[in-house]
Amino acid sequence: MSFSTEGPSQNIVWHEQMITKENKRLANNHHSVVFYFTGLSGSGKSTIANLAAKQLFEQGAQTYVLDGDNVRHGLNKDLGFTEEARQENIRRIGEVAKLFVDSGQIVFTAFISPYESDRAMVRQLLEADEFVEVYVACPLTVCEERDPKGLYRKARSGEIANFTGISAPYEAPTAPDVILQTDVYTTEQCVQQIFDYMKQRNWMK
Ligand SMILES: Nc1ncnc2c1ncn2[C@@H]1O[C@H](COP(=O)(O)OS(=O)(=O)O)[C@@H](OP(=O)(O)O)[C@H]1O
Ligand SMILES: Nc1ncnc2c1ncn2[C@@H]1O[C@H](COP(=O)(O)OP(=O)(O)O)[C@@H](O)[C@H]1O
Repeated sequence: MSFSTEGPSQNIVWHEQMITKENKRLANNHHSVVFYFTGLSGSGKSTIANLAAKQLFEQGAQTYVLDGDNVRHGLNKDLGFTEEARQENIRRIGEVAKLFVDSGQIVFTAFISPYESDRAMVRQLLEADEFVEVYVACPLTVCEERDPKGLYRKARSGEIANFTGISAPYEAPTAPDVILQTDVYTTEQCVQQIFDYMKQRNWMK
């Protein structure tokens, strides 16, 4: 997937910004980091990400939610759901998330991100203390029962191809930093687990 007939950009020089990431973290009075949610459609990524971001925002933190459905309405509206398109989707998201971290924000990403290699690529883009992989774990049967957007029904009837969990793979994380079992714990309990993790890392008072 290439958008240039001349190959990669050349003659470009990195400019250091006058206001550094550290300056912004000090001004915000908190660390900046990506909570990288991954999980099946309907597992609860958006619900938990939005609630966690809202509660942090109410405490004065700078937060942003990058959500699969929303980003695919704009920046990534040219991408579908083949393995290659998902890879490009995640590559762009990783770069955008990195910019948000640079801007001092606590970012919650809510993408299915089904491939381990793509998640590893995003981890590589960031510093070790800027990427937290959050596995939003929920059995396919429960996600399918929830079916909040009616997509599983469409996938089962063949109306949607390459649907994760039905006709496309989901590679569960092998060593996530946090596991949220949304079929066992409530949304509030899952959000609390994120906050407990932040406290443990000294990122939250
Ligand atoms: N074929 C197929 N497979 C999976 N999901 C599909 C598909 N077609 C549309 N949708 C809707 O798109 C949302 C997933 O987009 P993502 O950008 O998160 O996907 S990925 O990370 O590139 O795999 C996903 O959102 P969530 O339900 O919030 O996960 C769906 O609403
Ligand atoms: N513990 C939980 N955490 C998150 N969502 C839950 C939980 N229990 C039930 N749900 C419900 O599951 C659905 C998850 O949908 P959504 O957040 O859009 O998932 P995703 O973003 O992973 O596709 C919502 O209808 C939500 O109310």
